[in-house]
Amino acid sequence: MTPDIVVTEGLTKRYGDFTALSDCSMSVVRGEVFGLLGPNGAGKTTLIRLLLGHLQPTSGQLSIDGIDPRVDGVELRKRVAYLPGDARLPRHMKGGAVLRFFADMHPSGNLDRSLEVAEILELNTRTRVAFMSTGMRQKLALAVVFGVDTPLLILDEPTANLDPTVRGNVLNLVMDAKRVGRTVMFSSHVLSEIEDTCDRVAFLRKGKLAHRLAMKDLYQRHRITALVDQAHANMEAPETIASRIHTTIDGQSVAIVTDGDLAPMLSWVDSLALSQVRIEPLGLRAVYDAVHTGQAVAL
Ligand SMILES: Nc1ncnc2c1ncn2[C@@H]1O[C@H](COP(=O)(O)OP(=O)(O)OP(=O)(O)O)[C@@H](O)[C@H]1O
Repeated sequence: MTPDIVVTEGLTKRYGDFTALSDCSMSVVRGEVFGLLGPNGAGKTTLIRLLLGHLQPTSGQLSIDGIDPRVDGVELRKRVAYLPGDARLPRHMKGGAVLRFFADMHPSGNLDRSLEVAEILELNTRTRVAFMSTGMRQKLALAVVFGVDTPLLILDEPTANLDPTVRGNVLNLVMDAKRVGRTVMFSSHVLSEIEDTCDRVAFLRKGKLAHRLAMKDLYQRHRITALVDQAHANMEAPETIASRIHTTIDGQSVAIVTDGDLAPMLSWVDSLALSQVRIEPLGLRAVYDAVHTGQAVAL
């Protein structure tokens, strides 16, 4: 078994003159939770649909658990459970019947598990799909997907249309899947969800893989903001930490972005004549905004 469950190499999708995904090379490691971020139209769904064989790439290579989706779609279905962004479910059926239908259809389907997930998500499975709200239909689709025992779960905006409590329950299901060794790849516009669950994140921008990030590295980054008390204060950092510090001064305000262990940096910060010092984790938001606006990510 290879360590990577998803591998793409130069994956490209064009629609006429328009390139929806350009030269995308990435991998998802077995057992991790992998986040896909990017503004509307960045190419996230295009990438996901290419991985599932729903779209044919214009060029490039891809493999899912060693399978090329273009070659063996049947085998691929055994390995991947997929939640589309716009799940279409049979409107005339009741929730419970939908769960039974999909559990019977999939080789790794498990009705009991689907019903359990429906209960966790507080879904009334006696309601007919046609009479369900958008959020209820999303819960039903999630109960279908989490009821299937595949090594890989690909979820396109799994928490869209859900209230905060249920969103939390969905994220718990993602972490449960990880705990039993499954791999989860999901797209979301909610940065806190990605921060809370993902091991690694890829940022797409205008069809290009703009940035990759391991969350454990992000946790090592902090932003220190303060006011400089002395005019023309010497803000030069000692050589031992200078390469892991990025300082910007705007009038009296100073912003220091740090990378790595904070402890040795604090004694330097303490030696500066600063007031109103605030230290906070850099957070995904800062990285997202930098990538979104096409800036280099500090450090
Ligand atoms: N069949 C198609 N023909 C032409 N262009 C398309 C087609 N499907 C998607 N696109 C374009 O490809 C780009 C990427 O779309 P995609 O759905 O992958 O974005 P996304 O990152 O998932 O966006 P969102 O966050 O809004 O769901 C968009 O500009 C979209 O208009």
